[in-house]
Amino acid sequence: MVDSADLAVRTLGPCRIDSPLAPRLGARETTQHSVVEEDRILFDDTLSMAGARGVPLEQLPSLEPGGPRKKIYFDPAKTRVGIVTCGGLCPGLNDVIRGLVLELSRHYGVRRIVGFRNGYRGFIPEFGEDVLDLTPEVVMHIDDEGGTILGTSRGKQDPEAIVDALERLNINILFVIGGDGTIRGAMDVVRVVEERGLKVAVIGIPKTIDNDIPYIDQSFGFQTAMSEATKSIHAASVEARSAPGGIGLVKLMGRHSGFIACYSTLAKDDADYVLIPEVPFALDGERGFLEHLRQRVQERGHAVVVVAEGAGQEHVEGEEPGRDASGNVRFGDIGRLLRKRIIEHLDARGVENNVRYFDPSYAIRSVPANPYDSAYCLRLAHAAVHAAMAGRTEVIVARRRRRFVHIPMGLAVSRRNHVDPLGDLWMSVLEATGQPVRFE
Ligand SMILES: Nc1ncnc2c1ncn2[C@@H]1O[C@H](COP(=O)(O)OP(=O)(O)OP(=O)(O)O)[C@@H](O)[C@H]1O
Ligand SMILES: O=P(O)(O)OC[C@H]1O[C@](O)(CO)[C@@H](O)[C@@H]1O
Ligand SMILES: [Mg+2]
Repeated sequence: MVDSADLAVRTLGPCRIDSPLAPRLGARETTQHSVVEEDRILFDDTLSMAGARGVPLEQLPSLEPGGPRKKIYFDPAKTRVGIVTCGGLCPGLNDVIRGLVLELSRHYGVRRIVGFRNGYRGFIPEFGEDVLDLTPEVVMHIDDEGGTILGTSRGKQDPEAIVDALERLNINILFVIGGDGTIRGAMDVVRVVEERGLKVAVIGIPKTIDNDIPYIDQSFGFQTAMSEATKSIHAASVEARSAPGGIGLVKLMGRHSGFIACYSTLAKDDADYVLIPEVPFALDGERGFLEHLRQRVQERGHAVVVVAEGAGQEHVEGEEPGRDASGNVRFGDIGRLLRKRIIEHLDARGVENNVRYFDPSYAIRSVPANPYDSAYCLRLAHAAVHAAMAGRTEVIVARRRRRFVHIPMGLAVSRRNHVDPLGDLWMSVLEATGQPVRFE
């Protein structure tokens, strides 16, 4: 259970400098729309969860609110900032970079901002990457494009060498935009920064199209990625309905978490099956997936199946999961296996079938952010700059239940966000598809 110690935010020191934003803050007070810096946001949001703690109100676990402070830690005139993007692509990376640069330069007056290229390897001299000077002019229109203007990479780098680069460039604030691996890498950087007695703030902006970072509302870019995925589901549905025994099969990203598969299915509401990593399924047998699909195709003439890439890995025989440069598992291809097994199963029973296989893969994450995600990215960037200028470190900025908050990095990587097989989302998917609770 998360407790107050897990939510404690680290700071580099007291804030003694008047923030250039202070005059704008006026007589702000906590409302439904904002939380003042002295206030706290309750972690538990039900009476039963809060009550089960058995402690007085002021001892309930609570989060530090994000947002501008009247006093800040860093003197903008003397502050130098670095930005890095790591891990897989996600819609909105450029929006976040742009938001950071514009907020830092226009509102705080920070003049020196550099981007490290190609993830953490951009800090390592052996790779020979230069740094990119980031000015408002450079970033102004980068949000029109998907990807990241800084480039990205996987693979662990030596935190000592990363901090050497921070020292060489006199960086006071490092923004890391990435997923769980990136945040773990950032925690290593914080450890070395501390060992050397440096005053460098390290702030994370969590990025994951898989939506697998816990304790936050949907991560930025997720909505765009899942909107893209709906296009393939729609195409699969059209194909399936246009052929006798038509079966549209769509494989979507989602290594350990099936959020993209679930939400894109709900958005189109014409899939008959969703298979996700969190819910194991039997393929064979009377109550297995293949037999259920056969019946559905015979009853309705067609079917649409959505599968997340990490689903049903126990069925992908003979393919040892590999590892990428960061140590993430590389799964066997459940989509191709399903296609083969569906055709074999229906052919063997004399059921006409026309399977159309869609694997939109990288196409859902390489697009520019939609307007909703762009606005969300900008607000996250603002929150990240406020946190950094106020000397917070080893935190990610995030929106949790509509409030912007600071979440310690340790908590953000303590577990993975999953679709709960007993939760409301999966229940909605079961209702939308009409598939059985289990294939067993
Ligand atoms: N356990 C770890 N400890 C330290 N650094 C790590 C660790 N795992 C990954 N990293 C660093 O973080 C970077 C990105 O990690 P990774 O490839 O796992 O992507 P990610 O940030 O988890 O994003 P996503 O999985 O959403 O694509 C790597 O280049 C590596 O330098
Ligand atoms: O091929 P890459 O770039 O390693 O990324 C693939 C993985 O990245 C993710 O998109 C997460 O960033 C996963 O859904 C997917 O398994
Ligand atoms: Mg990851």
